[in-house]
Amino acid sequence: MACSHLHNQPINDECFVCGFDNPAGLEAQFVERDDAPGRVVGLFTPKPIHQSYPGRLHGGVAAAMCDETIGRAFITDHPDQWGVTMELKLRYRKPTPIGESLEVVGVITKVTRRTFEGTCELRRQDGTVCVTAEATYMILPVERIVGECSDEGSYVWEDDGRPVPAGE
Ligand SMILES: CCCCCCCCCCCCCC(=O)SCCNC(=O)CCNC(=O)[C@H](O)C(C)(C)COP(=O)(O)OP(=O)(O)OC[C@H]1O[C@@H](n2cnc3c(N)ncnc32)[C@H](O)[C@@H]1OP(=O)(O)O
Repeated sequence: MACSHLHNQPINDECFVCGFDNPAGLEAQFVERDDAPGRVVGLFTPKPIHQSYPGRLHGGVAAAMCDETIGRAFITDHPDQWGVTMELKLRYRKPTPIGESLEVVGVITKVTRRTFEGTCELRRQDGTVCVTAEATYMILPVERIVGECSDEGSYVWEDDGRPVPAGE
């Protein structure tokens, strides 16, 4: 039987989707396999604070999860280049419940010199596809992505890829 390895991806502690220091966040985890570049699986369980109508995941929150999952599918094969979202299109096919463990499977469909595109499916445990999405990203150096929006000064990089303000 062929062996493969699972890898957890880097996180930003305060990120709404992946951070564990964001009290309102999704605390999603992302797993890639070394035999499946360009593909990532995001796992999360929406909390009551993430709902819109009672018991139903807010569509904007689902969009954030889909956006990040596709963006992370790219870094499986390009660890030093990240993307910023240029365009995100979603179809809300079925209601997405709160309190159930859900998965989002993202794949990269096209890479050019400056951009990449991908798709994802947000699925329930029984396989129901609740949301599908497609998105386009601009490839940018990590330093530019962090530097453009930070007034905290320069960042340094932890071994696991997390940006932390220089001097901490
Ligand atoms: C450690 C932490 C863990 C993290 C792990 C990794 C996670 C990864 C997952 C993360 C996932 C979450 C990710 C997030 O949440 S990223 C957050 C959401 N996205 C953004 O903040 C991106 C904001 N936009 C920009 O920064 C710039 O627009 C970019 C960089 C994209 C281009 O700026 P740049 O300075 O390079 O180019 P330009 O401004 O001279 O324009 C050039 C041409 O392009 C056209 N144009 C520009 N924009 C768009 C557009 N949007 N759609 C269509 N066209 C567009 C423009 O009209 C012009 O065309 P023309 O007039 O020449 O014909």
